[in-house]
Amino acid sequence: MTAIYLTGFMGAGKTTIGQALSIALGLDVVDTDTYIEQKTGKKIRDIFVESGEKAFRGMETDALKELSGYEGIITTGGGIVIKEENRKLMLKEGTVIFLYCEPSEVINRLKEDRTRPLILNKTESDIAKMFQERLPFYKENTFEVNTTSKTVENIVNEIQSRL
Ligand SMILES: Nc1ncnc2c1ncn2[C@@H]1O[C@H](COP(=O)(O)OP(=O)(O)O)[C@@H](O)[C@H]1O
Ligand SMILES: O=C(O)C1=C[C@@H](OP(=O)(O)O)[C@@H](O)[C@H](O)C1
Ligand SMILES: [Mg+2]
Repeated sequence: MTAIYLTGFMGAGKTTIGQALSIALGLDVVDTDTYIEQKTGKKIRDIFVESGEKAFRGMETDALKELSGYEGIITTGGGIVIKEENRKLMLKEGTVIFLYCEPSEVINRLKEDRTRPLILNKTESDIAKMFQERLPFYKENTFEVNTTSKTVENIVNEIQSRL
């Protein structure tokens, strides 16, 4: 088999859906953020503070390359699609499922979150702008699933029926 990649904006549910899909399909799952945290021994937020976003983006590409040939589900960080190299690698290696979620719901889901450096101290309009800027990159996918106002169970069922 080839890998199943889950992409989408922060809060779209990639990590959560990946875990549930892994159980439903009986497949292994790996999250690129967790992979990077385990490899570096550092939290994502500390990597951003100590080394900056550019260094983190390099780590993401390294993670994708190291996971090449992975037989299971790979849940990605929301910014992985920024680099064309990453988008091409994912489409070449497997099935890329874009989890779409309305920015208003993303903002609501993440209003208490302090682990995502790129939305800390950002206004709702800043977050909506980042979402719109990234949308064309997310659109380079195998198929798209709208997660807005849907339960995890419904989303997993929809993915299963479309695979
Ligand atoms: N379908 C959903 N409905 C409601 N809340 C959700 C749903 N999917 C995820 N969440 C919640 O949204 C937050 C972000 O989910 P997460 O899986 O970490 O997203 P991502 O990995 O895309 O950033 C978590 O608190 C999670 O419990
Ligand atoms: O969108 C982004 O640039 C990021 C998303 C995060 O992952 P989630 O999409 O799982 O929140 C994490 O990789 C990092 O904070 C940067
Ligand atoms: Mg995640």
